[in-house]
Amino acid sequence: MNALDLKLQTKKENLITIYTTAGYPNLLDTPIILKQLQNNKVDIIEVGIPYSDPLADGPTIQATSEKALANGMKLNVLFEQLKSVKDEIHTPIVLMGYYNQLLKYGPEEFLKQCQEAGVSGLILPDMPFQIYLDQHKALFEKYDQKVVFLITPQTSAERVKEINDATSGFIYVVSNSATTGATEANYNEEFLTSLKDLGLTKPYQIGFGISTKTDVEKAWSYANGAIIGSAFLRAISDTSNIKESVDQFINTIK
Ligand SMILES: O=P(O)(O)OC[C@@H](O)[C@@H](O)c1c[nH]c2ccccc12
Repeated sequence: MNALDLKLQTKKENLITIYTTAGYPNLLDTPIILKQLQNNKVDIIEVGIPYSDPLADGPTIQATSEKALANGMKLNVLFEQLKSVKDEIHTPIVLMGYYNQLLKYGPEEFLKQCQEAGVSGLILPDMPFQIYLDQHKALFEKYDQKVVFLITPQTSAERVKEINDATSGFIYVVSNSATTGATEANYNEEFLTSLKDLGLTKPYQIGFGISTKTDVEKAWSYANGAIIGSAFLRAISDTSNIKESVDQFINTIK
């Protein structure tokens, strides 16, 4: 069974998802980070594929992306690294990338590699929703890849409903900020409160700007889980002991 499916079926609240940029801080760190996040009982790991033009990303993620690219991270390297730890990692892994990365690699080959590397699903924030339905959905299913779409305070109620129906993983609720990486959570309370009335039937997690335990608990009060990216990356950016830094960060938010 798909690891993400299994997780979402067995744990319905207080989920923690950690985002990490592949190949950061050093090319070979990602497998170590995955194992350490798993040791710390993180529920879901979002692995970002570094990209030269990360539109939705704030300064922290952009800087990690640039460093990772300079380190030599690319899709084939990432797939090999993931394959090398596939038997040890049971924590669901969701790849986050941009639509063009899937297109350039070739959608079918990309999805096939994801499955072979033990990946459970994909977040491609700029993949057009209708194009997914018309052109890619069948291939996602063929290779057992769940799809995660984002909703923001600007998403219309009608589109939210369509996204809820099309989502096979969880729904990514953007807390408010325009890009990732804010140092303070800036929750749009009205929007987050309204989530309960939107009739969502799929699990949903809140991300963007979450960096403390208080933020996490607040996200949990509105949704099934919290997603943390930039704060985690800042915590592992300048360390001589990556495992210890992962442990320390998770301790601060749990
Ligand atoms: O960094 P933050 O503010 O903690 O937010 C998570 C976010 O970085 C991560 O989920 C992510 C990285 N790149 C993205 C692009 C779009 C949406 C989400 C993301």
